[in-house]
Amino acid sequence: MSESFEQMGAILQTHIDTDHEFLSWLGTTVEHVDYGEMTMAIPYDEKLTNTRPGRGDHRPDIHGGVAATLIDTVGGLVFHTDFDKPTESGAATINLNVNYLRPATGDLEATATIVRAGQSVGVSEITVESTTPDGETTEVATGQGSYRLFRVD
Ligand SMILES: CC(C)(COP(=O)(O)OP(=O)(O)OC[C@H]1O[C@@H](n2cnc3c(N)ncnc32)[C@H](O)[C@@H]1OP(=O)(O)O)[C@@H](O)C(=O)NCCC(=O)NCCSC(=O)Cc1ccccc1
Repeated sequence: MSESFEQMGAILQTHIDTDHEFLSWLGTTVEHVDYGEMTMAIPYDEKLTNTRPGRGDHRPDIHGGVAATLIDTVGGLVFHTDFDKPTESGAATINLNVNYLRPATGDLEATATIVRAGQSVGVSEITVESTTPDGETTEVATGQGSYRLFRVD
């Protein structure tokens, strides 16, 4: 990871922690930034899970909206790696698609890659993995988003 992308990750993390009530409440972290790719994570928390009476001592799975939020967020923020002026430019979600592959019963980590970054519209693909406390990592969701890009050049 180059120094400027490392710095971008630190700036995004500060923005989340200090300015963004929802993402900071979810415990969202920026894990990795490089040109055209970004990884973000949300830790497992009971407050985010589906409670299903009669499931015995099964660890409850995380509500799908949390993975969708992570997909939406990292899928949009990844375009900052393509902006000439990343702090002044922005992205807004136009359309989002999520396929849930398996229940997520551990921490979520999503990696977005840019499929196409045009002048005003971008498309990204996102993969979400979940790691349980005993260290098992599985792919739990995939997504694709399209975003209106507000470039300041
Ligand atoms: C903007 C557009 C997609 C239409 O596009 P065009 O027909 O090309 O529109 P036009 O060029 O005429 O633009 C004018 C309008 O654009 C707006 N705007 C301007 N600058 C910015 C900016 N920097 N950021 C955002 N919006 C900006 C402003 O309202 C302005 O209206 P005004 O000039 O005040 O009258 C519209 O359908 C829309 O806003 N949809 C709702 C989208 C939505 O709410 N998605 C969910 C939220 S994203 C999320 O939660 C996840 C996430 C996290 C992190 C990162 C990424 C994602």
